[in-house]
Amino acid sequence: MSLSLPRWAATRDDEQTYFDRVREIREAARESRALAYQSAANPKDRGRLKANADDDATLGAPEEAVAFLRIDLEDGETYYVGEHGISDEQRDRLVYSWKAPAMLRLRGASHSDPRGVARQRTFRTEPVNQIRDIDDVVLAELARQVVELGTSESALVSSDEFLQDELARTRSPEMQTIVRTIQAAQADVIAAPHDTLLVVQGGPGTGKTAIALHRVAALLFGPLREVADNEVLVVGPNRTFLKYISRVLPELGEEHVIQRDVGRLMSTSVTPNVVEDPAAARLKGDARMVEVIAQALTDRVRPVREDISFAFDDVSWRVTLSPRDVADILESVDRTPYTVGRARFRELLESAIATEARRRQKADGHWSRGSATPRPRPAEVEALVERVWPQLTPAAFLRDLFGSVERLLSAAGSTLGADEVRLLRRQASPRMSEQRWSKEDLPLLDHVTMEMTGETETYAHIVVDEVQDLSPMQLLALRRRSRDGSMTLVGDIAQSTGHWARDSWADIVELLASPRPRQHVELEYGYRVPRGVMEFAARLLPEAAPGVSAPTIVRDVEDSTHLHAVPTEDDQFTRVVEVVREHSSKGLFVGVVCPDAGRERLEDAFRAAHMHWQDADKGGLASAINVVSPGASKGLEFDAVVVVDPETIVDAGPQGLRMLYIALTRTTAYLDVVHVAGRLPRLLTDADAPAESGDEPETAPPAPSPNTGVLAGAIDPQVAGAGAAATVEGTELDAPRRLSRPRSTSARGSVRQRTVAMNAEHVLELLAEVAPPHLWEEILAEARARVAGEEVAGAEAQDSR
Ligand SMILES: Nc1ncnc2c1ncn2[C@@H]1O[C@H](COP(=O)(O)OP(=O)(O)OP(=O)(O)O)[C@@H](O)[C@H]1O
Repeated sequence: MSLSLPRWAATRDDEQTYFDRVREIREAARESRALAYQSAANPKDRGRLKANADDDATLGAPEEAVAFLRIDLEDGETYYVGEHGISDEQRDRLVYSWKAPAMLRLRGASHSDPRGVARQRTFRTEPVNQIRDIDDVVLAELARQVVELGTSESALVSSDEFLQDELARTRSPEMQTIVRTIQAAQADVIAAPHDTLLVVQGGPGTGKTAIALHRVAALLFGPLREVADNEVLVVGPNRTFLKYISRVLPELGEEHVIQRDVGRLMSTSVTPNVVEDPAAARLKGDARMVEVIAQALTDRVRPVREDISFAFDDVSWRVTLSPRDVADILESVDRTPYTVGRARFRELLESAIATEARRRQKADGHWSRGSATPRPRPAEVEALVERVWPQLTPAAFLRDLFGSVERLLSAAGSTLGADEVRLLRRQASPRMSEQRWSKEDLPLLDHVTMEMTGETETYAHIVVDEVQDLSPMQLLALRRRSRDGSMTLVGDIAQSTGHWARDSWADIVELLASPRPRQHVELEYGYRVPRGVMEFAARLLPEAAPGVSAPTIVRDVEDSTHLHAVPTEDDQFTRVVEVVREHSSKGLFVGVVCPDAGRERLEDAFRAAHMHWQDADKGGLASAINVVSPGASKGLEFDAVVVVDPETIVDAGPQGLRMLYIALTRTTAYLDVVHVAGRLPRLLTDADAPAESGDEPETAPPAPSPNTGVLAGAIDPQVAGAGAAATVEGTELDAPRRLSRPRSTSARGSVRQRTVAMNAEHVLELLAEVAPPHLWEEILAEARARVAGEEVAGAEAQDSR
């Protein structure tokens, strides 16, 4: 007999009776599955059934409440929604999984778009399966409030007590799931069609990361149920972030989804060990590198200039191939993928040698049908293959390319200018293990690997978080991993920093070149950052990201923002220690965002105060105190955030204001800004700034009020150009008085001319490093004489042979 559903007017007791009965059914199912293995006919079946019963996450844990939501439709239908679906023996659904597409669609209902939903009843429960509270939202009633009382949408969200309780909980080093309090607009994003290029834009704390991860679970439950978990890829900006989000998907039942940080998309033996110059870093992320690499690979295949002969073990004659013969073979082979082309070249070469050998046998009259063709010595064939089409690892190829001006210039062709070629040059280390690599080399290696092997792992769906910062080369690495262009991209243009900081989504979407329909969603409500903190941080937006507005905040925390103006730099660190100590003594999860310049002194101050902290830049978060650089704080959140020396954060790079905006918006409750008096960024100082707890209150012109417009597509191009305009400083030589200034190499002229010009520049650079300018002329004359002497000696040696 199937279980009857409580009526619309069900009381808490009625609901509890239903909860109890459903739990009994669930636990009976669990028991019968566990017992099934004991009665299995043979040990093999028993083992399999036991493993299944142990692994069976579809029932959830025994202590889990059976449901957290009830949805009543206007037509009288009722659905219970829980973390896991539950059915009775007749397979009648008693509770639906939150992941079911139909349930997500109903959760997307609102007073303005009811979708047939009359009421949503939320249950607050306590262990085990006991209903503590019920909260009813009747959509028609909400509509009435909005129309008749003029209640705003954000006031409706703010009045959701269950949500507010969730948002007020203290945070931990691991992100939590939000299944019970998913909001209507979020539900629609989670359930959006999988076969699209979905772009989710939203300000800090709007739930982008949470939604993206819940979407993965929902897709694997619904439209992608035929797809294995490990065919879905989640990409985040760095290791710490990955660790921070790592528990969410397993908790949602998806253990095997691949989660990678963007630097480790591919498995490589290369570990970045140098920091790239900003201009070189930007260049290495440029999509033009695709052409450069393609040309450089083509350049590695070299025709021969002389006849090549091959010996055989069992005959005395040799077979000779002319340069034309070798060129003909090369012409008939595709250069990419490189290693495939190499194998094909060898095959055709062997076949050409065999043809010649047979011709020779025939000419000598030694050939008859069925006689074996002599085989050339493998070492000789290999030597030619290696000479024409060298076998290379991607790392060796890239090292050789960056290590040779000639190779670089030839590969650059008209794609890169001479100054850009200079940026790419890097001394090749004789041993691969000593080669210097930067993180910008990784996408290049990834691309080279693809060009060489033609193979890469692909995924049915890719989710990319903080996508706004990725370089074109990183985006291309993602594109080739996408099986059919289905992707979910989440990010915030106002938080776009780094070498490829941008002001619109246009180039990201263009580079990903997805054939799937594109959908763009903007999230409006901010769930993390308290109102006072966001109002303070938003003062930066008019200059940090003109046209972008702050999210609409749905929570308040009293006395959330404090400015600490201290007299000297040293006092800054003393004050940070005090503030951090106070927060951590209350059990709060604290993040200290400190510019690199102050890092050492901050750590000294912590050490002197015998305080323990975790370096979040190195891949982990501690439950108490964490120190993090502004860049690495992206995506993270803490109960209390202490921002040290904001002015230095702003001054540290072209997107300093955005960096500071990111740093200020990491808190769920308290923000403390510690700075030397008079050194607070102009935009943050305001007549009605939050209380200063320093000795020297600041006076500064009032900042513009926070921008309250909606996100505009176009943003000041000057901001866009900030990253693009980065140039290398200090590479110009001081011109020696008696030598003309080195001519800058131009993109014109033959590769030889350009190689000479560029090497001349390097010689001059070297001279500038090792000798005073008045000696240069003499040194060069001496060098020239020595080269001439060696040439003469070499020629004499040749003659005497
Ligand atoms: N519906 C919700 N219920 C409960 N908590 C939520 C909800 N939506 C978002 N949150 C919480 O708000 C916080 C911010 O979410 P999240 O980190 O996903 O935001 P974000 O948009 O990725 O932020 P940022 O751009 O700063 O990285 C998280 O603690 C998240 O759990």
